[in-house]
This record gives sequence, structure tokens and C-alpha cells, in this order.
Amino acid sequence: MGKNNKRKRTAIVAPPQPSKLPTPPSESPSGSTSLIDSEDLECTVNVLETLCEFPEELSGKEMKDLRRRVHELYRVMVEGSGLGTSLTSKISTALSDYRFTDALIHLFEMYTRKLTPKLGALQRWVRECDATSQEDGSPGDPEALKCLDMILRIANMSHTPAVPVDQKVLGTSGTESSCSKNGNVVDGIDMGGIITRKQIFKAREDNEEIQIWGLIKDGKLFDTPPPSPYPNFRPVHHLKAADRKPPNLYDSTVHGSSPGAISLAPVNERKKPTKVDVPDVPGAFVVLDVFTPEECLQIVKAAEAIGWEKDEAKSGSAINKTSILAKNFVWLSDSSFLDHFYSSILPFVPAHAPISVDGNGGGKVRGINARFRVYQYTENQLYRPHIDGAWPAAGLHPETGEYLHDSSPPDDPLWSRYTLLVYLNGEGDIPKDTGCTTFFLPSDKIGVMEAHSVRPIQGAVLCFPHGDTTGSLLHEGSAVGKGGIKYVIRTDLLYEAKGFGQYKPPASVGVKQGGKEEEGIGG
Ligand SMILES: O=C(O)CCC(=O)C(=O)O
Ligand SMILES: [Fe+2]
Repeated sequence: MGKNNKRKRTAIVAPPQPSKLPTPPSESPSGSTSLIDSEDLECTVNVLETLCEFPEELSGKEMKDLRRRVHELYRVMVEGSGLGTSLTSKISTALSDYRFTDALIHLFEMYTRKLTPKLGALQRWVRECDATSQEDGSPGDPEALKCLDMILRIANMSHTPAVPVDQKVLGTSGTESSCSKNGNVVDGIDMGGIITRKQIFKAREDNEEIQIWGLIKDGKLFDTPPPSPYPNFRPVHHLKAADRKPPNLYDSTVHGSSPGAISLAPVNERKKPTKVDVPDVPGAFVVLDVFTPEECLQIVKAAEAIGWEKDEAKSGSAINKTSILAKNFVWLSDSSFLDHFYSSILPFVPAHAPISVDGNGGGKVRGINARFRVYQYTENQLYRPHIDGAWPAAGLHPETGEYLHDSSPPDDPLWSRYTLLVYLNGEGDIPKDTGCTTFFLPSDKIGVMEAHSVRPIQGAVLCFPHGDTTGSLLHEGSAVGKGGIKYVIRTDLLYEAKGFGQYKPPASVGVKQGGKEEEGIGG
């Protein structure tokens, strides 16, 4: 730009314009409304162009107000609200309307602008995508999967380079691999260009297991009909379907156990727990031999005797898409069971909480959430892709015995940062290559995700980061194959939260802060 031009443009800045109140919106020729008249707009553009070219002009005192406004404008534009509504809500709306192409365009914009949404938004988008595999195991809606791939990249989840097709993965079950394709897919094959399934990870071949499903089918789970009430278990909390948050079609009961409810094998009769990392899934690992097959059997017996509850949200597209197509038994575990569980995994878990996206974290590991959700999945049942949310420490009030959703004292709050999945059965009960926990990770190629499946092993615990943490993993409980059954406990690893920043999930994930009865959604 020539000198004259410069003079002309700076001259526009110099004489202070009388401040104008915005005029009411008027229809522009394109049909959109505008608060800015075209002369003002032209003038502003000229000023901004000049300042970009000669930024030193910005340093003066008289420019203070302008600098502040430009900062504000930049923030608003980064959030997308300068374009009508925020990018986040545009994405949410497009996904919930099944306008996947629109959603993808906005997601791509968010990706290129390196904007990171809150966990609540990520969880909502994943639910809205509903990119779950079909019941026969074939991949979900391709458009939804493309959105999911972009969501993963935006979430800044750890990027894993693709494993060469012929690379053998420790402890896997052979060349056939597909936790949700009924054994038809070979490792590394690109499923319709959107999902590359990796070889199924099995932490140990030939695990010694009790086949619980066989006992049930043969009517041999109990020698005599189980007593009612079931020994050492009692209901500690009951919520009517309509009072659940979000409202559900079914009531929910929490059953508390007393020490000794599950009789634990003595130390000299049990194998020493060992840790195996899940290959190419950053942060995920399995601890073998936390529980013996006999202990797993006792847990399933208690749940079968006391009874499973269904879980189905009452209404709303996002809520419906959250549904876990499994029955559950909510167990508030006793101290002796928790002590054994915690001491078995403690040597292997991170001693300090990972740092979350907004820089919080670092608190010391403190225990396991006593609130266990025991799931029973039968043929074709699954848990749709989701990112697990963080939970507080549930428990009973020390004096009143009242069930508390968050039982840790206000001056020593605990919040979870890791998911713990205890596999109560495995090989013999769950048809080959089905019923795995499957992680989805972005691949080297935009639009292609890698699916890494972990095969359930009786008595083992799968651990992985969750909540508002860099490295939280998108995963599904893949469908159980024909004639099979899967039993798994979901709970959480708790970390000190005081002084380590905001651990609580955003209200948008459905958990009221510090509430006593809220259940939360999104895992
Ligand atoms: O059943 C599984 O393998 C996964 C369960 C799960 O993701 C959860 O409970 O949050
Ligand atoms: Fe989960």
C-alpha cells in the first residue's frame, strides 16, 4: 500500500467519531438483519486494515479502548457467536437434526481453529452421533462416523499412529479380529473407509475361568433357591422412575453390602495381580487376577438373586441415544471388598490424577467409588459409544446411614479420573470376538478411526482415563454375540480434588454439583 493510502486511512482514525447508538435491526437486501450501516462498516474495515499493516499505530493511549474492543471481538469470533450462534451449539443442533454434513463442516472449522469444547459438549455430540456398530457388528452410519472421527480429533485425544497390518499384538487371539463384526474382519482392514479394526487385545490366553452362563443355563447357579432377602445385602436407596435424573422408565435401587458379603480367597490362594498395557490405546491397561473366578461367581449370584433392573431414559433424542442396552444391578460395595480391590490395583494405577484440558488435576489417588454398576448384557446388547464422565465418591452418611451420591466431606472432596471395568466372565460365556470393550482413536488419516477392542477376561480390571481430562477415551461396550452373556462391573478410581482445580463435571453432563441423588448421564 502506498503512503497516500496510509495517510488517507489513518486520517479516518484521527477525528473521533461521535459515538452512535446502534439503530434497530433493519432488513438487508440478503434478508439478514444488520445493526451496522454500510458507511460505518466500510470505515471500520479501513481502520482495521490500516492497523494490520501498521500495528505500531495501536500502541498509543488513545487506542486503549479500540484495543480492548478488538480483543473482545476476537473472543466472540473465536467462539463463533459472531456468526449467529456459537459453533458448539450449531454442531449440537446439526447433529441432533441428523444433518451430518452440516455438522461436519462446523466440526472441521472447530478443528482447524483449534478450539476445544467442554466435556459436556463432547459427550452430547458423541451421543447425538449415535455411530454405534449395528447389532450384526457392521459399522454404524458412515456420515455419523465421519463426524465422530472429527469430534475425536477436536477432543485432542492422544493420537496413535496406525499399526502396520501385519504387526502382531501381544496376547491377541489370532488373525481374525472384530469385536463387533462376528469374526468376519481381519486386522487392519478398512471397514468402509471409516473404521480400521485392529486385532483384538487379549491380556492373557487360556485364562482359568468359571463359565457362569453354563451354570445358569443348566439351572446350577444355586444348589437351593437363594434366600430372600439375600444375605449381607440390603437396599440402601430407592428412586422412583420419574424422580430419576433424567427421568427413566424404571425405578432404581442401590443395594449395600456388609463386609464378608463376598467371601475373598486368602492371599496364599490367589495369583499376584499383574499389569498389561493395552497396545496403542494410550492410558488404558488391564490388571489381571484382581478377583478369582469364584469371587466373580459370587458377585453374579448376588445380582441374579436380588434382581436386575432395566435402564431406559424416558424421552429426548440425546437421552435415548445414551441408552445402555443392558440390565444393571447397582451395588454400594462394603469396605472389606473395596480394600481388597484398591490394594490389588494400587501398585499399577497413576499415583496422581492426569491434568485436565483446562490445566486442573494432579491430586493424589485415594480410593475406589463404592457405587458399582454391575451390567448384564445378553445377545446383541451393547453400550453405545460414549466418553465416561467423572463421579464423586458415593457412600453412606456415617451417622444417619443415608445414601449420599457425594459422601466425601466438603474439605476433602474426591472425584474420579479413571474408569474401572471389572470383567466377571469371559471366554466361555461371550462368543468369540464379541462383547469387547472397544476404544475408538483417530488414525493418521482424517475421516478414518481405529477401533481397538479389549476382550473381557474373568477377574481382570480394565482401567482408562475419563472425565474432563486430556486423554479421555471414546469407547463402546460392543454387542454380545449369539447366545452369549457378559457380566461387568463399572466403577471409578477417585483422586483428591481439593486444591487441584475444578474436578466436577460441567452441569451439562447431568450431574448437579455435590448433589445427593443425581445420577448423571454419559457414563
Ligand atoms: O461393557 C463395557 O465393556 C463397557 C462399559 C462402559 O463403557 C461403562 O460402563 O462406562
Ligand atoms: Fe464407559
